[in-house]
Amino acid sequence: MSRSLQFFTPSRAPYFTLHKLPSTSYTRFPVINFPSKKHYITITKSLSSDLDAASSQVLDSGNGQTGVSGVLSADNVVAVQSHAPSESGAAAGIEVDAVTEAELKENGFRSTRRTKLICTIGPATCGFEQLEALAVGGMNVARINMCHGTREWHQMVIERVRRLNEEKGFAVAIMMDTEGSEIHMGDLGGAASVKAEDGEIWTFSVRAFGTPRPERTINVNYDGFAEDVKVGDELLVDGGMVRFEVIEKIGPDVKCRCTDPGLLLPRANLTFWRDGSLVRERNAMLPTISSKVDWLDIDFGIAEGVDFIAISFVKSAEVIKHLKSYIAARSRGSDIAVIAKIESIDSLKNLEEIIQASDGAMVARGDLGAQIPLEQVPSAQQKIVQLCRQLNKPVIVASQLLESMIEYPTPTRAEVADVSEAVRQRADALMLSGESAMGQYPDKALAVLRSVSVRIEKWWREEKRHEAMVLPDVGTSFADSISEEICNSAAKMANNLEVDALFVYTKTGHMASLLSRCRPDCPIFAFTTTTSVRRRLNLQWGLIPFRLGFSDDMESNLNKTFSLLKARGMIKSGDLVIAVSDMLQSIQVMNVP
Ligand SMILES: Nc1ncnc2c1ncn2[C@@H]1O[C@H](COP(=O)(O)OP(=O)(O)OP(=O)(O)O)[C@@H](O)[C@H]1O
Ligand SMILES: CC(=O)C(=O)O
Ligand SMILES: [K+]
Ligand SMILES: [Mg+2]
Repeated sequence: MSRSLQFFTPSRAPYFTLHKLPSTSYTRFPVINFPSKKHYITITKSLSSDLDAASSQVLDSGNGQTGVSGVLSADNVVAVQSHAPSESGAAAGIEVDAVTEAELKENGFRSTRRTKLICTIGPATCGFEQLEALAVGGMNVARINMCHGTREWHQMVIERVRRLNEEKGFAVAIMMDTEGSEIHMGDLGGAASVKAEDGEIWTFSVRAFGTPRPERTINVNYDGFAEDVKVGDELLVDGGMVRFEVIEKIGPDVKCRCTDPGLLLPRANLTFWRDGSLVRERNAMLPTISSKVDWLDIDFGIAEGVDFIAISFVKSAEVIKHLKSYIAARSRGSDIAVIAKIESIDSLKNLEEIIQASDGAMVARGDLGAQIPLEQVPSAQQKIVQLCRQLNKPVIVASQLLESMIEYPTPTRAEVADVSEAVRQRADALMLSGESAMGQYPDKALAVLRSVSVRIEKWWREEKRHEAMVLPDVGTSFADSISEEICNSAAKMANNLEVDALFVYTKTGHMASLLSRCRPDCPIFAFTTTTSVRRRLNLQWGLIPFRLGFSDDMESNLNKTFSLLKARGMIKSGDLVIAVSDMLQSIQVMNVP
């Protein structure tokens, strides 16, 4: 007699353990089959006597990390759910990402990494094994940039990340980045890059050139281009990687002489300058979300259920509000967070209202540095990071953090200093662009972000013990204000009492973000009931998100959490924790029993 038990589990466990109830004796069963999404175990005849008990419980995946539980009756097949393995037989589950768990066990609470890491996925990292290597290396969020690649390609990446999460117990979130509407070149007819030499004459035009693309021609996506430029203007590719001077206009064609040679990359950003300032003309009126491409990409992101949509070249809060209501109307239930990319002059002008309207912001230093003088980028970065924290929105520092690692296996000292500064500013997340998308050393670049983050966080905790928390109130209702006061106080107590961890039970994630905002010295274990909230919390500083079914009864929640975490070796008796929750307006301080 052979029976199979069907269940869902994120792990590829080598075997499962059958606990016979009510006794504690158990028998191990090999897992014999791994179809792509559902896993099966087959219980062979020789073991069937174990099933003759009224019911048996399957627990423990055998790898000590993730597992399943469910009730097996003697003669039927029962679906069971994911849960934490536990020798003691706790019935309900908990999910945490396998990498964080390993990091916690290895380094202890205090030295787990607080800064979150985002990797842009590109040709260098889109394979399943390459994605897995990034996940193991600490990638919290995978970013796909709709400027590059086809929708089919992006869909494949999303599918692979999902499969990785499901099969290997990761919780990598997905961020889709829109193309935006600033001026950029066409795709170079499929070429990976084209060299522009000093003194060469190139034609920039709104005309779509046929294939093969005539030599030294570049298609430009902005219709008003030929009208807006003047002879004598300077044309900067990617903020100055290559420079041209406008020498002649012939109908839609603009002839330019190369004055700073370099490599032209597909869809590179273009800006033009006159008398030392950026020319904006009608281009300033371009809508942020251009109707043709971006809305289709946004529909794609909603359909795929991505966790974050990052909007390029945001100019006003209205765009964000519009997009948020569009998403709310279209994606029933699944809440997609909208990240405003700060990379234009207009976004700096309307910074506070844009950030207020968004679910987070990105300091997109690549394009920002092409729109404002480079020497103004560091102060803009600091201002955006601070404002985001004040307004309780997660903030990402992006672009060129480790640019030289696209080609070399070690970073420059200057790059390490730049990464350190972003960590010291306590940004929520750091992002890799070309380093992970098309560089030669994606894993090494991620490892540098990880080790520099951990080192600087530690140094800063020691250097600046208990940074004064002067955070303005963000609550809009009395209930919000209470939550905020609770979190501020709990974080302060956590520092003063030097507790091992803060626990927060939160359905929406809001209380977790309020704690994260305080940047306490200890890590924050955030328990939430849904997988999507858990993935979204992955972007925020210091949060270790767990998925856990919990009730309104804090006493039982705590007991359940303690036993589940103890069973996995993530906490131990005597650890001091402070717990807060959405449900109960109180702060509890206790030792793990
Ligand atoms: N899906 C992809 N396919 C091919 N190349 C990619 C892909 N994603 C990124 N790249 C390469 O990696 C480089 C850096 O990626 P990233 O997405 O950060 O670029 P970016 O164009 O600077 O960003 P943005 O357009 O948002 O300002 C790109 O210029 C491109 O060459
Ligand atoms: C990330 C991005 O869009 C930029 O730096 O321009
Ligand atoms: K983009
Ligand atoms: Mg950009």
